[in-house]
Amino acid sequence: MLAVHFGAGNIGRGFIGEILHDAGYDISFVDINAEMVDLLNSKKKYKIVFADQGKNEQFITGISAINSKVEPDKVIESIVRADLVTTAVGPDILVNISDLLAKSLKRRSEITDKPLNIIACENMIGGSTFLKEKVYEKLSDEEKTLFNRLYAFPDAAVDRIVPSQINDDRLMVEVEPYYEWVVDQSAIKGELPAISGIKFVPELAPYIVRKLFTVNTGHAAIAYFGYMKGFARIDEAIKDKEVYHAVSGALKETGRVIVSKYDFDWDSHQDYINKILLRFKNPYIIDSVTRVGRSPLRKLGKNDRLLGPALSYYQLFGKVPENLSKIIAAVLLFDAEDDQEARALKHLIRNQGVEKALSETVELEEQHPIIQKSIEYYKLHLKEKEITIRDSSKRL
Ligand SMILES: NC(=O)c1ccc[n+]([C@@H]2O[C@H](COP(=O)([O-])OP(=O)(O)OC[C@H]3O[C@@H](n4cnc5c(N)ncnc54)[C@H](O)[C@@H]3O)[C@@H](O)[C@H]2O)c1
Ligand SMILES: O=P(O)(O)OC[C@@H](O)[C@@H](O)[C@H](O)[C@H](O)CO
Repeated sequence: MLAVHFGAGNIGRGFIGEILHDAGYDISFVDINAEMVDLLNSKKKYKIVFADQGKNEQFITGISAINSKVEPDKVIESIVRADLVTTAVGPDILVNISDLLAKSLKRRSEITDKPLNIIACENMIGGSTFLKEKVYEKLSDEEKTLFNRLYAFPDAAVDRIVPSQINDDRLMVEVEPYYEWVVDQSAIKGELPAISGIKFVPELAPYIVRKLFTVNTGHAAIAYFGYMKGFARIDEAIKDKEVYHAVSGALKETGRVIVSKYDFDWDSHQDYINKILLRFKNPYIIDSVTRVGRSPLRKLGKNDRLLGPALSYYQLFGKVPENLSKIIAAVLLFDAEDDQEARALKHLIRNQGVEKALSETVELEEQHPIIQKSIEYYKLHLKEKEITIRDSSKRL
């Protein structure tokens, strides 16, 4: 069996690769990183290390890689033969792979009638559906009908913390042992893939919303609050009382939304939160606040981990969520130099003023109570930051 996987990065190698390998698939990774592609092709295997006391290792074999910039025809040829296609490239990159995917699927339909599932494993609600929309923009009506018969884009939720890797062995990936990969079974075409690491469910929404609005909201809270307070690492930032308070407060707010909207009871959801807080504290995972806070404009999206639950909270309970607003305010102070979106956000705030910058980014009017509350906290954060800088310069 062959799986074609777009994105040989942290999650691609450190999670999807492991699960597909264990299910007996050969994996053809597609990436634009020439060094990664060459290394995968020359070594033909890579190592996963599980970040806990045992530091167990596993080798992933049966792999090859294609540079889609250099050899797009090879990607097409692989997708023609594939039994499964997956992606982990980042939500904003899905559009970039949609053209080659559309060409590959068109070519495949000329050769075989075998159905194919394409699963986007990205941190977003409706990732595969979004990829399908981008692919379908390239099709005639006739091709759309054909694709509807042959291909499916089941949505998915993926959960495993894989930090940025700084290893001498460039292929090795250190990952937390925990994982969860949930896929919408109702959308699968053909036989259900025999992959024991995937949990197939009749309805995905509760799972992706619970994951994004708990794991990723909590993570974002630590990253932005931690960055604001001068921490570099997630496990260190969460030890700070104020950061912990912001995270646990935010997860209470998102928890109220999740329990109200879906069939989870409060106690079992609290257990889920507690397990996640323990994962954030894992001392064997060295994860930076800048990786977790990366792409702040994406994270301020209306359906993403901060505004998504904040808007639902406001609609459901008629109140502004204080903790989520505090975190939204902290995002506005995230000015990591290497992050293109952080630079763009800073530029926007400088040119337009913070109210307008936030209201345009999140597509809500400036008078919206969530915007107003977040700006109030932004001003408070700014004051506290100034005090910290003044105090630390006194110490120097
Ligand atoms: N790292 C985690 O802890 C984690 C956990 C769950 C989900 N995710 C999600 O997985 C996705 C990937 O995250 P990551 O941490 O692995 O990022 P990453 O940057 O490590 O990996 C992304 C890979 O995609 C490649 N890429 C970029 N453009 C491409 C293109 N046009 N075609 C093919 N490949 C391309 C990059 O070269 C890189 O190797 C994101 O949506 C992220 O939210 C990450
Ligand atoms: O990948 P992002 O940028 O959407 O979010 C950063 C982290 O929160 C994320 O990668 C988590 O580590 C992951 O989602 C855990 O499952």
